[in-house]
Amino acid sequence: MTRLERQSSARTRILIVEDDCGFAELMASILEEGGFSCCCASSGKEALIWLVAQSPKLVILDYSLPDMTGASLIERMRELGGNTPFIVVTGKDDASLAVEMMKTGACDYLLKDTSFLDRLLAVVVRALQEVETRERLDRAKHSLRLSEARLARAQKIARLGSWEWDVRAGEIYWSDELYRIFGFTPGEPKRISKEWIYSLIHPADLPAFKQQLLTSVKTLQSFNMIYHTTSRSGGELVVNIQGEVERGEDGRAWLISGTVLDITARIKAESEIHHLINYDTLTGLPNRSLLHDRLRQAIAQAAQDRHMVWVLCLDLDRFKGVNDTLGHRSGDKLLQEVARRLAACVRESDTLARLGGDEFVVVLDGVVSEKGASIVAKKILTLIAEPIPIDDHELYTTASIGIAAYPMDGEDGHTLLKHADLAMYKAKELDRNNFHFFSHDMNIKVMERMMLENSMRKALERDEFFLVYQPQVDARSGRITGVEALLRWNHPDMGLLTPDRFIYLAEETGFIVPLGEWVLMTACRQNRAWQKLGFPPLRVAVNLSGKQFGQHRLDEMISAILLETGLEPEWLELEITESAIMRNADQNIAILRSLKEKGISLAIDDFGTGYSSLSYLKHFPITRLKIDKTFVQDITTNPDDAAIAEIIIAMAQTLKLNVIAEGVETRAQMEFLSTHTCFEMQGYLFSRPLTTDKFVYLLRDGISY
Ligand SMILES: Nc1nc2c(ncn2[C@@H]2O[C@@H]3COP(=O)(O)O[C@H]4[C@@H](O)[C@H](n5cnc6c(=O)[nH]c(N)nc65)O[C@@H]4COP(=O)(O)O[C@H]3[C@H]2O)c(=O)[nH]1
Repeated sequence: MTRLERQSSARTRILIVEDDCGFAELMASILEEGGFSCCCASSGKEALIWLVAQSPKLVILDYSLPDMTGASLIERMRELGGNTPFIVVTGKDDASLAVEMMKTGACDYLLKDTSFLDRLLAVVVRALQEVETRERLDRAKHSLRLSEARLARAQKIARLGSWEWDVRAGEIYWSDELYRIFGFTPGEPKRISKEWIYSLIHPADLPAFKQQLLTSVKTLQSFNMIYHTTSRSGGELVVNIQGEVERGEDGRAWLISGTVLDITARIKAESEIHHLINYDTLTGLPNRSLLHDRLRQAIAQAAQDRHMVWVLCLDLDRFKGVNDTLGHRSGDKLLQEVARRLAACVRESDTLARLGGDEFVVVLDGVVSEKGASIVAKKILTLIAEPIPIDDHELYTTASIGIAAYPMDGEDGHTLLKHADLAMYKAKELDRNNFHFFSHDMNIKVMERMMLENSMRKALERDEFFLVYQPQVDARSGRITGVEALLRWNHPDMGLLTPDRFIYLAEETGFIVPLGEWVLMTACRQNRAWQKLGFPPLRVAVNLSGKQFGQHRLDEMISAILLETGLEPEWLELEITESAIMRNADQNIAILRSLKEKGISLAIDDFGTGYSSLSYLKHFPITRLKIDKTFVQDITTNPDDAAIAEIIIAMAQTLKLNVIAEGVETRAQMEFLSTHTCFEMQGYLFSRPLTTDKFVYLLRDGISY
């Protein structure tokens, strides 16, 4: 048979499978006139080749082929994985064959009778229309299935189920994910009843749940509630149920539908976070932050009801000794036992908190007199003094308690705690294992000092110190040449403290040594961190107290810090006051030389305030003089200050030292200093001391003044 191929790519291609070549041509010409493109195959085998090569839209096949029947060709077509629609043509008028062919999926069945050629085009057009409709439907079904699968996946990930309740028919539908949330297999049970749902709701939440459904049905209002429920395995679930009500034509609720979101994990995480923020991990008691909240509430309530709030601050006597001799684990066990005993002494409505270390606070609610507070304090002292078995030891400990009351001793939580703390130091001073009430005639200055001294030691462990950084600037260009690290203390009860409030105390008690070491380490590490961020290297100036000078092996400590932080010595400057240097001048020269040899630069702070002798200064390996801010302050108005500043600048030039002025607040001061060739400056005009995160913006954006 000659192969006919009349096709155009834009037309719908039809494959004619017919062993009678002339008849095939006739069919093809009719269809081509109707706008189709045709190809013909004279055998089943040839038809299969065409099918693979041309992917026709429709096959018209003669049932009787030389090499196979129409039925086997259809079977082979299916085996090839194709789903091409087909019309069967036959010369036999056989009804059962027609039925059989339609069952195999034929679009139509045509008898080669006299009207065959007249009907052919219409039959083909109709078949193709049906095919197109079917394909469109298949595509729609497919995309629906896809989006359903996507939704189911999203619901599964989000642990979101959906539900519908046909109010009138009493039928309830659950999505598969909703079954899974409650631990059931989708569809089991098949019929969902209200009673069955009620059995899943926690009994405490059930009345509210029922009430909510009733209200929604009555008022047609949507709802959004959180309930505690039980899963199939008996585990507790927290779910967020939302519902929308649809009204029927009679205006009454007919369908309520909504979602159920499993928020168990979220609620658990929230409660863990809340616990971590508000509770002490060792004893499980409220911490300082929650204590302040509770105190605020207690005071507000007391103000309203005109009653008193008693604050008891308790500190164990010689607790440090336990930690040092028996170790921290025993110390921890002791604290846990003390917490248990304290809890036994107070009521549910009272607040018992641990502030850290061995400090506890009790807030008594509803105690009307000093006598009542004394009774509680005595009870606490007695119970704590009982032996505490820890591991193989019996520990004996006592406590000191200070008591302050609202409103007499303070009107806010901070003041009350501070005063109770002062009273506690008084108790310790008089005799340990004692309690003492705060009184205004207590020597507050002395007590405050004691309290500061004590809390300072704990502050380092509790991370209450931090550094702020103030830039040093070349006033000609605005370039940042260095930065001074300045210490701050975030005191839990007294707020933010600047060094003038506590450095003297640190120096007097020797605490300046560990504190100064921490400052050096932190400043060097920070400076290196800025370098690592890619900023040009800067000199960091760190204040060194006179006491640190006397410290054994100061230079070794500094070298170790530089090594650990990776900061090159040239980027560290030590600021030492004039008086500190002069105090032990000969010995200090040796220390300073050794530091200078390492490459560290040295600046004399507050220059001009002491009595530096020029002849002496020559011997000090100094890099920079810092003009004290007290001269800068009135430099433009006070001729004496102006003269001193000028002399310092001249002196620095003679000694070939750099000079920097601190406390520059105005442009006039800046201009005066620049005119007298002191270009390096530090002060509020350029920037206040900034925390690390703010200072980095200054490094990035530069300084404007
Ligand atoms: N009125 C005014 N003040 C300005 C201006 N610019 C800066 N200041 C303040 O002047 C002080 C400069 O530091 P200092 O003379 O080394 O004086 C420091 C220093 O001697 C000492 N200090 C600070 N940090 C440390 C430290 O880590 N260790 C030791 N030993 N002493 C420190 O405490 C002193 C006070 O420090 P701060 O209170 O931070 O006060 C800083 C700074 O905040 C300005 O334009 N106007």
